[in-house]
Amino acid sequence: MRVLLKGGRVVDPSQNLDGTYDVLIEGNRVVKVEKKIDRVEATKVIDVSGLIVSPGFIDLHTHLREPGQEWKEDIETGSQAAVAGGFTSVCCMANTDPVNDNPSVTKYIVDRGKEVGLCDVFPIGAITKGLKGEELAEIGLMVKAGIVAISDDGESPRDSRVLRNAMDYARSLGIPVFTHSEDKTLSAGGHMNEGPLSTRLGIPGMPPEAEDIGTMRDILIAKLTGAHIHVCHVSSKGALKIIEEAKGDGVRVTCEITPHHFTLTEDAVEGFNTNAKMCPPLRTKDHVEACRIALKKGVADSIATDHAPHSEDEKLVEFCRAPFGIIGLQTALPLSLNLVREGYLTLSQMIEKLSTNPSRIIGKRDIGSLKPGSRANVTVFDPEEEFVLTKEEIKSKSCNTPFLNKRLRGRVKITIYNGKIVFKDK
Ligand SMILES: NC(=O)N[C@@H](CC(=O)O)C(=O)O
Ligand SMILES: [Zn+2]
Ligand SMILES: [Zn+2]
Repeated sequence: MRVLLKGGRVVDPSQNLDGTYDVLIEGNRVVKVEKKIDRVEATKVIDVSGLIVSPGFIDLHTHLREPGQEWKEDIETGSQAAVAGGFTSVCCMANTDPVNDNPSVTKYIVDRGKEVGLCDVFPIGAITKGLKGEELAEIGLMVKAGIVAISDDGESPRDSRVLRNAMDYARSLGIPVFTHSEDKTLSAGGHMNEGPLSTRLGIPGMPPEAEDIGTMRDILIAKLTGAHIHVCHVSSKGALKIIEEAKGDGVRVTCEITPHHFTLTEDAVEGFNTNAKMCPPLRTKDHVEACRIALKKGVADSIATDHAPHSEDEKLVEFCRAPFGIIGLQTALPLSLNLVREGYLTLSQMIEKLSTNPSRIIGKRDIGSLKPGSRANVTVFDPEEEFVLTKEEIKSKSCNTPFLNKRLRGRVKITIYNGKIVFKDK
């Protein structure tokens, strides 16, 4: 089967491409990208004129909840949400039940991801057993079983020595350490950003400094060990400043920002909206602006969703009893396009953050690009089409998002994974 995508605007930062091109796919590989490829070369021609053609998006931060919390999400529904959002690869966090801290859980996730077959499911292994921060997980064996990084996401090892040992291992194994950088002793008991709003609402706060301190410590340990640290869901001005400085000093640090942190302020919490509760929390305008500028300047390498499904029942409780987290796979593209419309990013830079850079961060060379020979993972989208994010639209098992029933602009039309159409908008 030879599929020809005809007449789209191909934007591929990995080869500095932005213009009208045809893309020919054979089997699971891209064969060529040229100004004009004859229809006779293909067995199937798809007219994509007026649409953007991009390398498939790669989410560095997804919670798929399987094994163990399948009422929130499972690998199949999470994969469906991913491809509906234009993601052809997701890296899934280890805070499942049981925790992905040993090769048998890793193997289960890898096998189940392949069985579903809609997108790459790349597991992230835990740093410590049970995410307890005490004993190191079976990192070497998990690497053999297919993890692409280690992280105790949700938690952050309190013991710096433990983190140091993990970073030593990660460095020798050639994988990055994804940190949820937070001084949990400072943010303890908090449920939203700390400030005048948290005081008025009577909700205990989490100061941005908890994130700043965590980021500083984690980066210093990365510097000490020479490990590659990838700081997850950065939300504070201070943390971004620390990351920028560390990059200048040559520390191997990359980071991600979530669409919600560059879009929303803590005001979304008003009315005790538990669908605006996540960790780190939504912050004030100056922090949101700092996130946007960091993406623009390249201090922030990637946009990741931190897709964190929780059921309606779990979120339908008093604010302080609700779990942290919101879904994000199907809102990432329209929210990222807002940064393009507002002049923070070019389309090419946006795709760099959603595909090119993530592929480099996890060291996967055959994705994140439409160069001939790359895997045929392609996202085709209409940057202008508007839609309302109704429950029917949402492929995830959970609907915990502050964007529910909101109008969004920018829609995925076709997602191709390994040369096969895995999502097509009606
Ligand atoms: N982001 C969240 O608010 N929640 C995540 C954990 C995490 O990413 O820290 C979850 O697993 O629900
Ligand atoms: Zn986290
Ligand atoms: Zn997370």
